Amino acid sequence: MLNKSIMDGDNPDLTEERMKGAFDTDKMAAVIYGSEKFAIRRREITESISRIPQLADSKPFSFMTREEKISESCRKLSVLSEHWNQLIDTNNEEEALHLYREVLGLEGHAFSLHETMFIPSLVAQANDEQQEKWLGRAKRREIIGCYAQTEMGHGTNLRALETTATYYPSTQEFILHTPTETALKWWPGALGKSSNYAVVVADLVIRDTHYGAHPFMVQLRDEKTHNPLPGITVGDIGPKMAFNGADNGFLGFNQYKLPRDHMLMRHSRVEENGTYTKPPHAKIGYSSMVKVRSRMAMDQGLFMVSALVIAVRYSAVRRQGFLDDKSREVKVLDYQTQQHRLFPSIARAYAFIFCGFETIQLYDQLLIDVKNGDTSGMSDLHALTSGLKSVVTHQTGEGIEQARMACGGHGYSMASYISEIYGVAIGGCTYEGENMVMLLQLARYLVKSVELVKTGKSKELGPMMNYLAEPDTQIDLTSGPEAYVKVFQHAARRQVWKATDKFHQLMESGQSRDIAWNNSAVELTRASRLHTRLYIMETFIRRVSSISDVSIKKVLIDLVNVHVNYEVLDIGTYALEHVSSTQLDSIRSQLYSSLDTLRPNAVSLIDSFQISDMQLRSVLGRRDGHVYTNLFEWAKASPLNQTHVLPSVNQYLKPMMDKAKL
Ligand SMILES: CCCCC/C=C\C/C=C\C/C=C\C/C=C\C/C=C\CCCCC(=O)SCCNC(=O)CCNC(=O)[C@H](O)C(C)(C)COP(=O)(O)OP(=O)(O)OC[C@H]1O[C@@H](n2cnc3c(N)ncnc32)[C@H](O)[C@@H]1OP(=O)(O)O
Ligand SMILES: Cc1cc2nc3c(=O)[nH]c(=O)nc-3n(C[C@H](O)[C@H](O)[C@H](O)COP(=O)(O)OP(=O)(O)OC[C@H]3O[C@@H](n4cnc5c(N)ncnc54)[C@H](O)[C@@H]3O)c2cc1C
Repeated sequence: MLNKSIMDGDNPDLTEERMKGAFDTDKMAAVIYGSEKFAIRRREITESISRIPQLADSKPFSFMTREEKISESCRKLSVLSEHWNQLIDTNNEEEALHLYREVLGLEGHAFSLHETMFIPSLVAQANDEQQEKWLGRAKRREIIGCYAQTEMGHGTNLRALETTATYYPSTQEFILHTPTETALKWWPGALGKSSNYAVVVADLVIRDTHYGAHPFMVQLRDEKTHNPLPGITVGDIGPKMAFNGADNGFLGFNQYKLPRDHMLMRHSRVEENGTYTKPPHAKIGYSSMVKVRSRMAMDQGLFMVSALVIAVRYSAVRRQGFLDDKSREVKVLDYQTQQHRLFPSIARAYAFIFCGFETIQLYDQLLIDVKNGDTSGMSDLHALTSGLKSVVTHQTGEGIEQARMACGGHGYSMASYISEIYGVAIGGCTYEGENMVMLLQLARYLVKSVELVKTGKSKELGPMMNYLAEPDTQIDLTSGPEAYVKVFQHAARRQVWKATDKFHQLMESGQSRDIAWNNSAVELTRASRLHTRLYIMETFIRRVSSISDVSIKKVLIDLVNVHVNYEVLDIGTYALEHVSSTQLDSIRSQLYSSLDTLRPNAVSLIDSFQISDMQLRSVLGRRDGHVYTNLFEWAKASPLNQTHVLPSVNQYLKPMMDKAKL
């Protein structure tokens, strides 16, 4: 069986789609998840979870209040604590993330930041003695931690953080203090009610000198009572657009004393007498952010996939309207507009995940290099992940919203669950650096690269920047996907140079560097987007080229074709400077035929992600495809339907109507 999702009793329309698939979905899962071993482990973990009934949702998330969501996730975490070792290799981050996604979903929980930022901060920033003291406890989950950096008044501009950590050699202590309301830490996930420790980022002050943002390990709550310690004000910031299973919080310090060895001292140090040793790279303290950014292409790709699993399966069972055959309505997936809405996003999701694998590996390597004293790779990875997180989160948001609309009215219902996926995913445009700001970080690197070329130092260009020094050449669009890469290279190069020239000219005209930068900023962000999209396209093609299995490679080439045609058309205004409008018309025709070619494999391509019904939490997107029965059952379970007459009818509507009758 090529599509391993085929089951007796499933909706025949979905079974028909799965029969059409031309490749083995288990083999595709191995490509998606980086190895056959991990793809198998994912399935095993999912299977093991299903054998522990206490790990099942006690009711649909959509019917839970915020308090119920928080309580439910804590309940499951306590059940999980009995089963960690039996379910996963606890040293394997990907296995742990899969387990969290399955059991806890995407709406957040008490450990949301513990694994993703608290432990990574200790790993990257704590010295050996500090790791000895805290890392084991954190890994065993004896303590719960979060990452408290953003303040009410400042998230982006870390140099303006107001929370101070002032060192006093006389007592060998820091005093943490929140001098104003705007200095309150505001937003950190799992801070409000769950965490008893935090890595707090504060401005280090020694003898009136401000050394800027540094990380500190801070105990927030009593380990026995969980009450906030004296000098600490902590709480939940209230409901959000989504992610309401998490207690994003606020935190204030009132002259809170912290022993000297609680500053994380792997890279910078404060000696007993107050002597400060600066880190080997000024931004080394920002590593936890780079770690999360390096994960985001993968995580956002998976968010988009979840929405696409729902929309593609639904589109294969939803019948509406007619094409040739007037005796039976067609599956809406057969409409070209539906394919155009969904298939380019499938391609992007695959591309994002392949990019994610690369950046996760780059971060892991960087961590090793930095431990060995080599910080030379930091700027490259910072630039790459700044651009990537921005493009990927934005396009994921677009893709999920299109998936919702592709499900018509039912997409708008919480039964689809797409609105929650959207709400959580779209947060990525803001967290880990607001997208515009991060595009501008990449732009700094691009401008510097052009300056290297201009001054005859092209040999010093960083990885992936060589194309900036190359001349424009003729593009032969019949030569395959590489020709489309060339179009992107031309467009990105032109835009990067144009934005840099504008910036330089404004400075030459007398504007200060910062004002000239601001007046070039829109052009600079466009340059960053094009550069990043070029990287995504190149990575996608490179990864597909490396595949040896013929049937897998064939369908992925079909997907690459959808991608390259769609992407070039999507940057039409830039591409037009390098290809003619007649060539664009021919790309358009190729896009439509590539959608046709992909159509029979659409369901298998999204089934290959092997996202379980439990993880998907969508009534509309369930594997069995019995959409209408499932939808009706779900609606009947709504709390509003547990009684025929609501108290509010008796209290308000009925008296109102009765009065009107008099
Ligand atoms: C994503 C997590 C997924 C987890 C998955 C877990 C489970 C899966 C299950 C389900 C999923 C469920 C839910 C997921 C949903 C919710 C999310 C959960 C967690 C979210 C976590 C969010 C946490 C946060 O947001 S933490 C706070 C983040 N804050 C920021 O990012 C602040 C942004 N600001 C900055 O980074 C900096 O201020 C700055 C903009 C970079 C500027 O810094 P500054 O010091 O002012 O420097 P300047 O601009 O002057 O540049 C000088 C120089 O330095 C270079 N530089 C800057 N940064 C770096 C760096 N990091 N490395 C190297 N070099 C750097 C810069 O380029 C300049 O160089 P040059 O002078 O031009 O050469
Ligand atoms: C779901 C979620 C989870 C979060 N989790 C955490 C967490 O665990 N820990 C934590 O510490 N923080 C967390 N945050 C906070 C988050 O990191 C910040 O909100 C984020 O970095 C953006 O900063 P800001 O809110 O200050 O935005 P602002 O910087 O105020 O952005 C407002 C606008 O100003 C623009 N802008 C700002 N500066 C510039 C500039 N220099 N150039 C051009 N435009 C600019 C932005 O582009 C944006 O349009 C979380 C946020 C969210 C939404």
